[in-house]
Amino acid sequence: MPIPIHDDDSQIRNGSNSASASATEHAYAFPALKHFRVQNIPPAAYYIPDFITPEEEEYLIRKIEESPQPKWKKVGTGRRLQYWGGTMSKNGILLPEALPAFLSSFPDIIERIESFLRVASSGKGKERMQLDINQVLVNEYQPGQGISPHEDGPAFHPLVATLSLGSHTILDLHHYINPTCPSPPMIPSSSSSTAEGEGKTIAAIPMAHLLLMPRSLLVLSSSLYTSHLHSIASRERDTIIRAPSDDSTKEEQDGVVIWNTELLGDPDIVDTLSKDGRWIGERGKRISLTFRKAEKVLKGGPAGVLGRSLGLKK
Ligand SMILES: O=C(O)CCC(=O)C(=O)O
Ligand SMILES: [Fe+2]
Repeated sequence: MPIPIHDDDSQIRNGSNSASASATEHAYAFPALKHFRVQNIPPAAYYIPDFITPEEEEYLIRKIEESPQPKWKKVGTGRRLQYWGGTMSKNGILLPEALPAFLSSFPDIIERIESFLRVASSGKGKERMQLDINQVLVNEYQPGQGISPHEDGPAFHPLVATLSLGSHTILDLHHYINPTCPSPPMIPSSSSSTAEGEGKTIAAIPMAHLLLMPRSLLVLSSSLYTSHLHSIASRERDTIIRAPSDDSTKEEQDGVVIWNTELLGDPDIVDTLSKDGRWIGERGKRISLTFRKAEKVLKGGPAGVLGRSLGLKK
């Protein structure tokens, strides 16, 4: 699997030294997670370019697009969603379903993500990251579509991995501010989809922007998951600038500065940015897959659901 960032410690990890490594882990070698960490933002975001091959990308797009019509749910702005692995009950419990082969066995994306997190986070005295993915949320965005600032919420383990397919986008990260303190412009968080966000105030200017290229994996964890929000602006094209404008409120008109330039592994964008001071990318159709772990799972699967609807105890 191509992970182009060279591990300058020459400590490519493949799990083979570890007694707890699974058999499949031996198939992959990953540089240490620190090489993928987005610097200067709260802990923690990791950006991994080219996590899958173009062939795998094409195959995944085809399998997702081929899904039967009822699998798709439309949301307000026209964006479409699919849930794999089951849906969440109103009280935040996963009603589990089997994951499809195109996610669990060929290509083995789920095992690759689990293996990456375990292996890349391993090291002396470090606690290995573990995700135990049990749900995959698919979002399909046409150019011009986005998602408003939100938290994914406490029903999920605060470690999620998002794979981008088909087109780039820019993910904006936001923080809450204390409305009683004088501070920069703010927006009330009525757009937040979670109860936790309600009544809090979101800084109007995003804290950071991350360019997500097709085939990349973005991992969000810790406080970036638990106490920040994320969004995607509804735009047809993105302009990235090398340096911030003098007037930060004008940033959205001029273009945005991204925080993961060094991690992109894309010499064309880096060259264009340093030569012209800006890079403009037309958005195409983008599909994102968010791999996550619902903390509470209904025992007994669909039988459990049936049991509950019949008033039986789980
Ligand atoms: O498309 C993305 O990268 C993010 C999707 C997302 O934040 C969500 O569905 O909760
Ligand atoms: Fe989200």
